[in-house]
Amino acid sequence: MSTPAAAGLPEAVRALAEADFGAVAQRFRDAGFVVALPASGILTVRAATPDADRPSVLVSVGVHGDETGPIEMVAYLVDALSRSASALAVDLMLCVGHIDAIRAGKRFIDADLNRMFRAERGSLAGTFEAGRADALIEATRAFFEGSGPARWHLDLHTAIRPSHYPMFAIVPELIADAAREGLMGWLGEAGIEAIIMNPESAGTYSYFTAEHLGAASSTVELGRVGTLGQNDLSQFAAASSALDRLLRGQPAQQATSPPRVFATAQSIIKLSDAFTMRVGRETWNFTPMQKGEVIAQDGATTYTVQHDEELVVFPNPDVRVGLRAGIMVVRIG
Ligand SMILES: O=C(O)CCC(=O)N[C@@H](CCC(=O)O)C(=O)O
Ligand SMILES: [Zn+2]
Repeated sequence: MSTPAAAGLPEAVRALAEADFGAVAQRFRDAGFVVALPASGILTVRAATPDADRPSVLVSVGVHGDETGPIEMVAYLVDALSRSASALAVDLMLCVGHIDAIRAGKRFIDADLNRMFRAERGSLAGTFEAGRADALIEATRAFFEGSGPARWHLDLHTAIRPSHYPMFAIVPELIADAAREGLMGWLGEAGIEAIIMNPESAGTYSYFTAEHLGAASSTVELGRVGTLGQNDLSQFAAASSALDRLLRGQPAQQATSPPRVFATAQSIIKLSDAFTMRVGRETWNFTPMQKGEVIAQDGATTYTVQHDEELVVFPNPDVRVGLRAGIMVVRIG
């Protein structure tokens, strides 16, 4: 049923935002694909004849309900692809992460879904989002297990605050070299300006698929949060054509300028309710800080800049205790 928020939206956007896959699913079915809806918000489209050489690609959007730009971008892309369905050259899983939060226009209802993709959930265990995370994990395992070795997961987000690099990505370090090279090439082609190498799980969806399901995964930040139906789609031109190219199995394009690469210097974890951050909530992502500057204080723990310069990303003192309140990065490439 259509929600008030969906009123007046173009049909393709309304359908994806409400995870109404009916028309798209039918077009792929008509073209001979095996189509399934393993859980609410999830569509899988597989070749009728299993083929270990065929890549498997998971595209997720709306894991945070107010990050609407990628929903619009993917809505148009998948709608168009389904109209020439036989061009699909991969096994595809399309996932609308948090339908309730999208409907509410909020990042989450109770707690951050993108911290629940791990066995140990602590205080997040009893939250509204925990059951949704379980459903996503089960469907994602089923999709990748038994598929060939070429596995991709692009988890499309947008950032809360402005960024010196509006298009950036977080890539788990543990992805095997060859797959990581392909992924980073794709990110460049998609117009990503900066890549952060992440050495540890914060419970995110993309780290989960990389660590447990062998996918070349990335959280991709495409601009900033916005209202569904009002995003400037021109900013997604490169990302959209790179994704379209990937799904159609067309040759990779060279990035016009390769992304800068950053290592994670330290993760800032909120240890208690005494946590305070010295950087303001509106601090832009990738704002530089100098050696010795205090980043945050938490009781007896003081987080300070360790390298000559570290850049702050995702500073957010409002997260729950136990969760990441920011990342400090250093440029390595
Ligand atoms: O802008 C922000 O503070 C958050 C934007 C966002 O949702 N980012 C992801 C990054 C996930 C990762 O580290 O791979 C998140 O915080 O969940
Ligand atoms: Zn997000």
